[in-house]
Amino acid sequence: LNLSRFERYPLTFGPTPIEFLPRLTERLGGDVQIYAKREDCNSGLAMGGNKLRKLEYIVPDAIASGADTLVSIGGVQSNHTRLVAAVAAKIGMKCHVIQESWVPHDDAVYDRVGNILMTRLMGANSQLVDEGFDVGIRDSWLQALDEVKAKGGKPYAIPAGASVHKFGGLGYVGFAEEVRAQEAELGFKFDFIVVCTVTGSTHAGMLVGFADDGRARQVIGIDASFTPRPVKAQVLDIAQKTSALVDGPEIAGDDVILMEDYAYPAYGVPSKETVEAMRLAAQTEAMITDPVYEGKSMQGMIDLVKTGFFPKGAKVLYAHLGGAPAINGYSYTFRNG
Ligand SMILES: Cc1ncc(COP(=O)(O)O)c(CNC2(C(=O)O)CC2)c1O
Repeated sequence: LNLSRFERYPLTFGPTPIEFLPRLTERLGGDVQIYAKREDCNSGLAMGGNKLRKLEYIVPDAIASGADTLVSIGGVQSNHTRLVAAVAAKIGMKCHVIQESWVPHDDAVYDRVGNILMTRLMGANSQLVDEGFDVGIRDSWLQALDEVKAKGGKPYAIPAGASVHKFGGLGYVGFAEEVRAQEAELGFKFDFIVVCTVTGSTHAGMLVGFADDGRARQVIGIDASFTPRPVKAQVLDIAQKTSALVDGPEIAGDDVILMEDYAYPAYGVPSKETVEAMRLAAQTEAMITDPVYEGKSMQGMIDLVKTGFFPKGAKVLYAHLGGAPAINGYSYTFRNG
């Protein structure tokens, strides 16, 4: 895949570690070997996460455009807007982020802790807008672009999750190439990769990257949006466009494997099973997941082991994409541990 034709601005420490999870593996019966790739530990920028791997391919374009302000959007506890604010601080740009009321969740401190606290601490203009969840292009974001211009600034537009951006899928093509290199050292290949899917370019990039050695359908997306239909279409669209950029293989609709049964009761609202999955990962491996994203992909992976989706002896790579800061907005959920 011709990824090297695209400039990458280093925002991460380099290849993220892959670790075997022996106690979680054992607790799930020991037949399926569970490993994790720690994208949540990928950088010193504001506690890291998957968006930085995407932004490494977007920052060169932002700099080349002569912009002075990064403009993006997310929910109140968005990890993405925290990392856009981090990148702006790191490269010396201003930042204006819209934080919409995507999550029907009330907690006394929800709009003051975790991600939004760090976003504010890093000097971003974080604007709360009372609009509901949708992975599509939002008016509030378009208005923010105009507002920056009206004040004489030069905005650079980064859509939600940096997903529908022309270079939004490249980072996770690189992830697949990195995994292949690590598999060569490990002496085996993973049978499945489990990833949380919301705006879709993490899954889409992996899809293109793993399609290169025939493993497109081994990428198992766990929907956390609770709007799987538009998300599945968005993953396919991003994957097809990204594959064209890197002279990759054809990507068909059937290549998008998206499990739709774990996002309930709503985007950003954990179910009893989500909370149980978070506790299991925390208590067997001290691996912290969150109620919005990784808690649901962990819940999905656990269920897929229990229901026999993964054959005996399978090696499963869990992509931990970050998200822990948001747990501070769910303190009431965990008041009893
Ligand atoms: C920790 C974590 N894990 C998985 C995902 C899903 O990634 P995609 O959006 O690329 O599908 C996010 C995204 N978060 C969004 C955000 O605003 O934080 C883009 C939705 C994430 O933050």
